[in-house]
Amino acid sequence: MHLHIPRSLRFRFFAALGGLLICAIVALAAISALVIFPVLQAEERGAVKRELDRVERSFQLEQQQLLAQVRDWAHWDDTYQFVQGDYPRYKDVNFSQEMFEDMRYQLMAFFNKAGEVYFLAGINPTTGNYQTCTTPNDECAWMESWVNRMQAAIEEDKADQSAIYADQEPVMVSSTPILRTDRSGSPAGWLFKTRNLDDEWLSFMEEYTGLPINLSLIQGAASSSDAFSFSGNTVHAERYLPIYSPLTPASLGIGIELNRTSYLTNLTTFRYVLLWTAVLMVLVIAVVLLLLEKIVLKPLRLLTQFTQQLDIHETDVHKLTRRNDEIGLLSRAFQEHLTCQQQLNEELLTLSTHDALTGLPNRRLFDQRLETAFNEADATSGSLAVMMLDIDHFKLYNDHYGHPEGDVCLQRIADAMHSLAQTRDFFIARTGGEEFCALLPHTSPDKARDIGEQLSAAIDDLQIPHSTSPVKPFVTISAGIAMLQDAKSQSPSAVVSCADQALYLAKEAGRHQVVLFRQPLASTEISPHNTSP
Ligand SMILES: Nc1nc2c(ncn2[C@@H]2O[C@H](COP(=O)(O)OP(=O)(O)OP(=O)(O)O)[C@@H](O)[C@H]2O)c(=O)[nH]1
Repeated sequence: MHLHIPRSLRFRFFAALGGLLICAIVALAAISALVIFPVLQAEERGAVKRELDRVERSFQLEQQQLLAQVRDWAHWDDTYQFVQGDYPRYKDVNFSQEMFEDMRYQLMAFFNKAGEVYFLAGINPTTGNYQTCTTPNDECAWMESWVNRMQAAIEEDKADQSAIYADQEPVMVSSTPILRTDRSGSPAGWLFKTRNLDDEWLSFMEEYTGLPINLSLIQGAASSSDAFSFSGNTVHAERYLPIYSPLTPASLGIGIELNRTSYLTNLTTFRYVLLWTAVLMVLVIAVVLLLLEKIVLKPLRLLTQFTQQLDIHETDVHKLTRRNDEIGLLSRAFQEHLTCQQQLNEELLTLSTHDALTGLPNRRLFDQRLETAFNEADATSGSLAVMMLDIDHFKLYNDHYGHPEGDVCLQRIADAMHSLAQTRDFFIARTGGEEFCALLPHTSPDKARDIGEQLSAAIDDLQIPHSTSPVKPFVTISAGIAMLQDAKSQSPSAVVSCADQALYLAKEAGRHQVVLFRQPLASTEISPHNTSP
């Protein structure tokens, strides 16, 4: 099937600007997807990472504080003497449930320099009671797993640091060798303190950081990259810290949950900007199309109508030709060309329908008028007379006076006939060399004959000398008249033929007379001129 695609300028502009709009919107969408959205997301991740950093720093600060507290106790002569058995009242003086609760310690473990348990004190996580033991058995069995890890740390020479231990729950552990206050001498043992990372600690951290925090124990080594999960208006991020675990690697996940307000606000703002940009582009293109329509396309259409000479209002032509732009120039040039063309056409028309010598209508125009008059008379059953006129003995005139003088004679006769035609309102043409034809619509035979006689008299009045004419010493004419009804075949040429026959009779009858065609020819009526010699 052949598709018809309109090629008008309006269509082309519409297609081009529409295409441009689609390209621009696609480009905007691509820029959003490939550049702006990733930037917004990276910015959001960056903000979340900064929050994770802050939480991690708080966590490290807690660890440093616990380590400082451990060192404070471990580098004290009293403690030094205690682990060597020289200060039996040490535990009574320094330990109590209140102290553990105030300092949020869960367990304090003293080891001698052989790494054996010397003294244990802590808050039982199940009962909440303060307990002291010398071995992690019986009532202090809950301490056993922690003590084992601590002894492993001493063996691995990792007992002078802060770390995270985990069993069922994660705990923060700080440990250091026990030294004299002046740090002299060799360590008398090791001191470990643990702080439970329980709900109470979490709420303390949440209050401190202003963020909701949760902890999770994960099997396997700590991942170096943070984990993010986005759902609706919230983002959950997790950072992993290593757990000291001698047998299987494990890690502690510190998770925070943040509102995506900033990201979502940016996103909404950006979407608004995108939407309004698209709307603005559509508006701009619509305005461009409107302006194009008003400034270029409509005037071009008018100009096209003007050049095709279609139905165009005069004021529109005026508007076009008064413009100061290219369309105005083109319109003025065309108008000049058109005027020139119309003049030429008129001249051509006159030349093609008029006789050059006399200026009278020629046979072509006569035939056209005859056709029109015939049809009109036929349709209205009106009357129509056709008169043929011929100069008598014009050959003799030419022969005697010469052809140029014959031309002058023809012109004078034509002028006289034309004047009368105008006065009596009928049409006359020069249809042959010295032959003329008149069309007389709505004219009765009598009136036609009357006009024929007036024409003959008008030529007589010219008194153009014709010394060789056997009729008169001046130029005369003969006329034959036929009515529409006279023609048997009822056609224009048949009427002319009847008039010609009547003219023939006028000539035959001696010339200088008007003959009215009658059926049969024998009964033709001859005008009074006939009586004159
Ligand atoms: N000067 C001049 N003569 C013309 C022109 N056209 C035709 N004629 C002459 O008109 C003459 C017509 O002659 P004919 O047809 O024999 O008729 P006639 O001599 O008028 O005789 P009848 O018509 O019988 O009275 C010819 O001699 C033509 O040369 C013209 O334009 N100028």
